[in-house]
Amino acid sequence: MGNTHSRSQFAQPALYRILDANLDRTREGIRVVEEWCRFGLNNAQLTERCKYLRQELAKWHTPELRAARNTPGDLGTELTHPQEETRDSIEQVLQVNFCRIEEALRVLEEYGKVYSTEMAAAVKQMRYQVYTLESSLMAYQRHQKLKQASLYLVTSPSETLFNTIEAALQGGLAIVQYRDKETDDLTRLSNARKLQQLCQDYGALFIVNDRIDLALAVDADGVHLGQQDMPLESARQLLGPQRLIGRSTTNPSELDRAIREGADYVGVGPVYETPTKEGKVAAGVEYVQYAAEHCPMPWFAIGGIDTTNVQEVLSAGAQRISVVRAIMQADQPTLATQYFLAQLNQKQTLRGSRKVLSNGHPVTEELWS
Ligand SMILES: Cc1ncc(COP(=O)(O)OP(=O)(O)O)c(N)n1
Ligand SMILES: Cc1ncsc1CCOP(=O)(O)O
Ligand SMILES: [Mg+2]
Repeated sequence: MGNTHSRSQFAQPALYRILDANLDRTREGIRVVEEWCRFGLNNAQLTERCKYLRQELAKWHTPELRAARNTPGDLGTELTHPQEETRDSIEQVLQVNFCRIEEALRVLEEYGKVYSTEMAAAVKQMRYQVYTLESSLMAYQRHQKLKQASLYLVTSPSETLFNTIEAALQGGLAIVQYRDKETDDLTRLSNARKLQQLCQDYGALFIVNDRIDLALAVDADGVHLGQQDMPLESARQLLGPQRLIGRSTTNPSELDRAIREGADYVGVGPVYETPTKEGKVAAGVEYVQYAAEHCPMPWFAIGGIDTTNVQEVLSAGAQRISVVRAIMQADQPTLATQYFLAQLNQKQTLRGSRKVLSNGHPVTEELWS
């Protein structure tokens, strides 16, 4: 390397071994992430970004460094931690590997300063590129899950909160929103943490109602904001681009604004009057029809929806619904969830053959994707 410095005979082999081991570690970690981007997400852009990073790194992995390898004499190959032997989910595999890549890049940067300042500078840039890749990947995963979700449960305070949510998750629920206007912040924080973990275990999205601080504190997937809550622009600044922001809308002009402001999804309703939002005027199925014709991103019909009227909401054009009481107060939340999902899936299957709207325009959400 160009600007190598004089080193003691003792230090040089160790330095080369550290660099060799961490170049390997980084490339292996990137490969793990790359395989998911390629085979799991089928995403050419993310796959290319991983491949580019691996190739950039390979340029620094010179024969000189490889020659220093001494695997039989490396104590580290024997050391494993029980936590390394199991992973709960793909998300965890990705998280662990991003950590590994970022750590190894930091080691390369620090020891690289002794070996080659160009190398240290290059791996520093790569570390920032990996942070960006991690954010993009997380954002992509969240948007994919959102697009695939058709049933969204908004919680209400309940003695059996966790059992009810877990039962609904077992029924196939894909999004949970923690909504609690009654308790203190300590309880909210503790509930939100438990729900976040539960959702992660089941691969579901976890959203916090109203509170950006709480969403950030528990590493939620996003936040849901009403018309009286934080403006979207400020929320985006606080949450960053990788988390989801949902907005409530009750009429076409609120919907148009939410689209312009870049909400990731919207609530459409209340479709019917509901005791869950006492005194709120119903927007009616006409507004559901309007959303079906005009909303380019995922939207959830909400408000007073239950097993008796869900068909009417679907007939008005909804492909996704959100409920509180119909699951929170169900005797069997798993069955209630499965019932709604079956109705929604049946609708999706029927819709498969109809690629244009009644006005002749293509289905808007397909244009969005
Ligand atoms: C999915 C979804 N849609 C609408 C709402 C209502 O939000 P908001 O208008 O802020 O009212 P509160 O829920 O805060 O009382 C929602 N929470 N979720
Ligand atoms: C939070 C919210 N926003 C619009 S309607 C509603 C409550 C829906 O509750 P339910 O499903 O019990 O009618
Ligand atoms: Mg609100």
